[in-house]
Amino acid sequence: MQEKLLELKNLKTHFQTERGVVTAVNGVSFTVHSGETVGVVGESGCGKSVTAESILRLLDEKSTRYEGEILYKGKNLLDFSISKMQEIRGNDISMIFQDPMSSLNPVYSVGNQIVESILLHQKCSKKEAYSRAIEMLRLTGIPSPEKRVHEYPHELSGGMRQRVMIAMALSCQPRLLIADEPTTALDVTTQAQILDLINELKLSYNMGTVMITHDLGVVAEVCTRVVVMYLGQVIEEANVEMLFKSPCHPYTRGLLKSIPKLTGDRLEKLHVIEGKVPTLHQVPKGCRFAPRCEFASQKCIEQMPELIEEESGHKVRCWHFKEIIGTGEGHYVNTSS
Ligand SMILES: Nc1ncnc2c1ncn2[C@@H]1O[C@H](COP(=O)(O)OP(=O)(O)OP(=O)(O)O)[C@@H](O)[C@H]1O
Repeated sequence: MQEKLLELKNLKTHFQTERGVVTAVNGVSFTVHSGETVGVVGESGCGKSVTAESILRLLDEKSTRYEGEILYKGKNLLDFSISKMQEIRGNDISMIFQDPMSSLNPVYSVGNQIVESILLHQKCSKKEAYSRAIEMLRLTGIPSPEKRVHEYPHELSGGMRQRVMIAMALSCQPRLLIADEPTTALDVTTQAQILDLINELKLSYNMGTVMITHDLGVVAEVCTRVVVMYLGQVIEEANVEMLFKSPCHPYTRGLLKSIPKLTGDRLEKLHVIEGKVPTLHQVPKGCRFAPRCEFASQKCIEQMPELIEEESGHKVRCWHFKEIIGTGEGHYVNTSS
């Protein structure tokens, strides 16, 4: 049985803004075990990054208020002091971001930055940290790491920089990795290599991973479970096979239909979910997706549906999902091939 590493329980993240308080994450719950990759998906503005940043409490403490629980190995991170949180970051839980340039310091060599991160979290000599930095660069597939360790971020390609970020994030062997769109800025070949790398490292360290992405291709590639978010809420959660084969929520079905599909030698016209995610100042009263949903009824407009467990491990937040599944459009992508 794999260890339960992270458990979000009814997490809410509120921001104080000039126009009042907004709630970017609204009652999110999910669990990550060791050795598991949980994908968090949704369009831009659904609250994926705020969820990720809330886990590590990276948001400005003055204008942010959290509710609920963020349990890491059973302890609520929201009760931790700032210095205790600093110990957790990088040591137990690491994060990688979409743009490595924003996290790497341009004036230090990549080796120096990895060494600093190791020395910050582990008791070892500078020499040992340096050897470990080279070993991590080698592990992440950087050729001639003994030479590259002296280079500066601008001397490396985008893919190499992302590998350096991963090397840095994993240098202290965290139990949990949070990856926020780690491959979005990369070309498809490099993207595939980085995803393979994250998969391999997850297996060798038995690490739990939260993969934030808007790309369902990435989900199919690396995730075991998927949490679909819409306007700050979880609207569906399932294991990856279930989600791709029998999506229940109209939003998830829309996202899956918008994956390009090749039928014979013809590329099918892409499905588009009409409208866009509203701002946090215009949250609908009932189901948040209702204004964009082709199946919405008066009940959807007036009452918010709860997230219910439709079958073991498959949760959905929709008043009409049973009728919608009954339309026979259940099977989207064959994940078994
Ligand atoms: N500091 C903040 N103050 C107020 N609102 C914020 C703040 N940070 C994020 N938001 C709002 O929270 C909502 C969720 O943002 P978030 O960045 O989590 O979305 P996302 O799903 O990760 O999208 P993307 O893929 O574009 O990053 C958005 O409406 C955003 O404008």
